[in-house]
Amino acid sequence: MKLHVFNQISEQSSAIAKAIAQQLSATLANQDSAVIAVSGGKSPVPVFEQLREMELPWDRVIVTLVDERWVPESDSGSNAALVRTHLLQGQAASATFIPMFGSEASASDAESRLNATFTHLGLPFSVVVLGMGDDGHTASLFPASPALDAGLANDAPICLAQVGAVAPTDRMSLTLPAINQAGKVFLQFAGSAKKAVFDKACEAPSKTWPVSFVLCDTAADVEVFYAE
Ligand SMILES: O=C1O[C@H](COP(=O)(O)O)[C@@H](O)[C@H](O)[C@H]1O
Repeated sequence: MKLHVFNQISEQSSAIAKAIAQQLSATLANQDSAVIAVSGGKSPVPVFEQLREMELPWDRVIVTLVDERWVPESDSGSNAALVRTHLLQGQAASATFIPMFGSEASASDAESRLNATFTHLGLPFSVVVLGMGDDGHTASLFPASPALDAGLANDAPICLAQVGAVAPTDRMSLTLPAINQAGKVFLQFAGSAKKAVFDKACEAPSKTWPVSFVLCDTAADVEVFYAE
């Protein structure tokens, strides 16, 4: 795991956007297409706004999500809406987007469709971009989730519903093995509260801080971008 430290969020965002573009470019030099899975929340917005202007063959890039709240895109909590608004613009408008939310009544009902779609795309994804909550969650792998063990299991499917993990909605999440086998895993966060969680999570894998299972996996290619 490599840690990059920045004084400003603008410097952090610009460094991650460049690192993502480099990884996509390297993948596309050897493959017809590259898959990037991105997170929601507030942190990725400045990264998306820089990344979308990078010179890449975006028509060969497939964008999907690391996780999603089980809400339609008209809901302010939709990660798909965030990606459409802030990433799939400018140069990146020609990328293909695979959202997680669909017509199913629940996240659990969508598992088979999404796992079939992701299996068809094929692992490993080229890039996975993670955030981290103050509670140590990453993707939608929350400490209190009843399906946390299933999401961390070595034989987990590519994605799993996380039901009852946090109010007010169920979630869909990539699982740990799908995340950790990516060509590159980028984790971004800012501020001293999250840094304290990160420091704890680096000590040993613990379900108290699910992000620890990414940070402590020595086989995963993880780069952390932290803004003070
Ligand atoms: O709920 C979520 O939060 C995390 C962290 O978001 P941030 O804005 O504090 O970075 C995010 O990584 C995840 O995708 C999202 O669903």
